[in-house]
Amino acid sequence: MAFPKQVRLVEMSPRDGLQNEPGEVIATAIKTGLIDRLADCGLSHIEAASFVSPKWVPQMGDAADVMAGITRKAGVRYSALTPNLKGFEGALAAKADEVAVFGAASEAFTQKNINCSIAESLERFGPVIEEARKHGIPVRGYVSTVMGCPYEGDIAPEKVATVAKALYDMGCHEISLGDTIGVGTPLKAKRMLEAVAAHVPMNKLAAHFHDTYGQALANLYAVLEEGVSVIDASVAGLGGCPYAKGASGNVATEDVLYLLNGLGIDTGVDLNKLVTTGDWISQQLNRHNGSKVGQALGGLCQ
Ligand SMILES: CC(C)(COP(=O)([O-])OP(=O)([O-])OC[C@H]1O[C@@H](n2cnc3c(N)ncnc32)[C@H](O)[C@@H]1OP(=O)([O-])[O-])[C@@H](O)C(=O)NCCC(=O)NCCSC(=O)C[C@@](C)(O)CC(=O)[O-]
Repeated sequence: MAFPKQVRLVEMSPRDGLQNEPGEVIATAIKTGLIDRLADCGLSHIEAASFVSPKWVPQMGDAADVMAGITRKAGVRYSALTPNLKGFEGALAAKADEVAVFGAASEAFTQKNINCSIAESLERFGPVIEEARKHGIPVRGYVSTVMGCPYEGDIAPEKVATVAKALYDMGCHEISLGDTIGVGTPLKAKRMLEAVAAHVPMNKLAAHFHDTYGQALANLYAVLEEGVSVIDASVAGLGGCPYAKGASGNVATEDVLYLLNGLGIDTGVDLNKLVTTGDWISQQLNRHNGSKVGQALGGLCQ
């Protein structure tokens, strides 16, 4: 299969990137500043906030203020995580353009992350998807631990396919496949994708790979070859997962963009502005810039 001509990058840094940041809760103004800068880079889909329990994820406790504080740019989709109806009500009031439910292919991870079984999680998502449909809000579905679980180890591709199919059949318009702890390798990524694509159309699938073992770009190349055309990434490689010990951030958006530019795949995103944004947020958080491309070009792109 040939590479796609265009890829939609879904920017994760304001949510997946910041949810696990240790120390003080990050100021709302830094979050909104990041989101506005990302929109200015040409990113058309930004996961801006998460309407989850602040007791579980304190960094996302200001989700409503973040959504109210951003300067919305025409053509940009600002999405938010919503684990249940309470979260959906918050996202609706905050005028999220899209919401996302998040499950996993591992029972143990589902328990740790959202305090229920896989079957219970799907029951919980039903009313969220139903309410979203009534309000004309598209719902994205995440499946975590698609190539390995911090508690259960290897995950069979069929388990991933079962949860992905359930979410798609329930009405999620897109299914994002999360290698939560970044343990995948290219052949494993292809096998997992093949299993899922037997039940969910390829153009409805997104790759959401973390870079813990430095395999994310190789894995992305593998799934691009299979026809995936939506990629989740996080500027400066920000992130981790609060319920997945040792998980590093999503693959850095700058690194993915450099790869896609080299393959002649169009994204509409400006690399120089993205590098500048990665530098900016790394400085704000007093954090090492996790993007290789950011490190190579940082300071040259002002
Ligand atoms: C799902 C729950 C809420 C269940 O948590 P629970 O304790 O089972 O829920 P509950 O219904 O019993 O409620 C407990 C308390 O939370 C409140 N509550 C309940 N719901 C909400 C809400 N939506 N917003 C705000 N507050 C809420 C509720 O009102 C109550 O408050 P209290 O009466 O104790 O004061 C909890 O487990 C939770 O919030 N988990 C979130 C975990 C999370 O955010 N994880 C990270 C995101 S997933 C991820 O990063 C992976 C991904 C997507 O990126 C893909 C990948 O990389 O693999």
